[in-house]
Amino acid sequence: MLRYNCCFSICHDTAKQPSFLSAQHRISSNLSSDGITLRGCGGAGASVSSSRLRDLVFVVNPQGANGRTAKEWKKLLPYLRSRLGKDCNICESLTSGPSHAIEITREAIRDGADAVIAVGGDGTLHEVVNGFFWEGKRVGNLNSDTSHSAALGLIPLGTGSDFARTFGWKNDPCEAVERIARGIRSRVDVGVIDQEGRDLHYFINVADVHLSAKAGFYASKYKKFGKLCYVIGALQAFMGHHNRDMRIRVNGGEWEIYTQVTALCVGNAKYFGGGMKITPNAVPGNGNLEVVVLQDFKWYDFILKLHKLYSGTHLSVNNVSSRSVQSIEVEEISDSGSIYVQSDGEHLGFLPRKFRVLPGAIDMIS
Ligand SMILES: Nc1ncnc2c1ncn2[C@@H]1O[C@H](COP(=O)(O)OP(=O)(O)OP(=O)(O)O)[C@@H](O)[C@H]1O
Repeated sequence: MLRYNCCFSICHDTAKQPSFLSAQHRISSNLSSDGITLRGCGGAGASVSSSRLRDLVFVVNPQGANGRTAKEWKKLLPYLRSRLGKDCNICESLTSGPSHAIEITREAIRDGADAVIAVGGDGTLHEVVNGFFWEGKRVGNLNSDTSHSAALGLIPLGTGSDFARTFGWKNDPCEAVERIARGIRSRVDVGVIDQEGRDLHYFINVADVHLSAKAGFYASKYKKFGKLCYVIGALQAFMGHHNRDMRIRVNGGEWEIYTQVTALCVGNAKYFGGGMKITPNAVPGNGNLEVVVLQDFKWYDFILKLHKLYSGTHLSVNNVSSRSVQSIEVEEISDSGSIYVQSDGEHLGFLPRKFRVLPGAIDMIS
């Protein structure tokens, strides 16, 4: 039973009719000719061989950016319809609350969507990415062979929209529609969080441990203040903060002690916290994660070095180290139980044992 409202144009291929054709209303009414054509959406030079219109599912978080996402989406729809409707079936699905985007995405991929496009911020993107997986495996199209794989897309309309910054994408929805129209796919890596006894958890941007994660946790409570939420979150996080001794193990090697860790950040992409270039060497498609560890930072260090964190030049600062890894295991030595952890801004509530990379796990419309 689908738990989302989907607006979808009629699919030409009745044998593969997606179940979200039980749509309540429709954005695009274009019908496929069933002819073989070479096109990306919009026909702008993509080399996709297809006998049908592409099925695009837009997963929209109406509460993103304190409600701005819903307003921007409403304004964008006529343009989106005119730009993409000729070549694509367009399905709109609004999320009803946290984690709903995961379910929508899984359902859409199983039903044969060619692309699932997150419309909102990094939290929405994070949920859509998690929807690409189920029980440790990529979700597949139930009606098709394994060669058909859904792509991930993004219309960045969040408060921070940090993932988009790595690609130089702005919070400009029209620019994003053009990207989708071009339909060019590139493989991106995905980070995996492994914890015994729990489901695998995926991240596409940055996962981080301790002070930065605590700041992110508090920032999420002040999104109504826009980007100022990160400043408020950071100030609140400093209260009662203590650096902690940790043990880490990279790529299954020897355990190493890292004393007085302030924050440990595992980047698949470069930015978090509303534009802080925390893992400046991370490249989402290079098969590695960048781990940056800040040790023994005091509150005044952040004030003095903040500009370096934003510009990504902090790696030369004392007590900051960076390494490129395929996997990293982390343990707190004293086990204070007070460590915050977030994954693309989602608060995890436990310190996972292991972070690792899944190289080229998803095709991204870029
Ligand atoms: N209908 C909804 N009502 C309330 N919360 C929602 C709803 N749909 C999704 N969410 C939650 O809202 C969270 C934040 O959304 P999103 O990331 O899109 O916006 P943002 O926080 O403003 O942007 P950013 O993460 O880039 O700073 C998501 O993690 C998701 O769990």
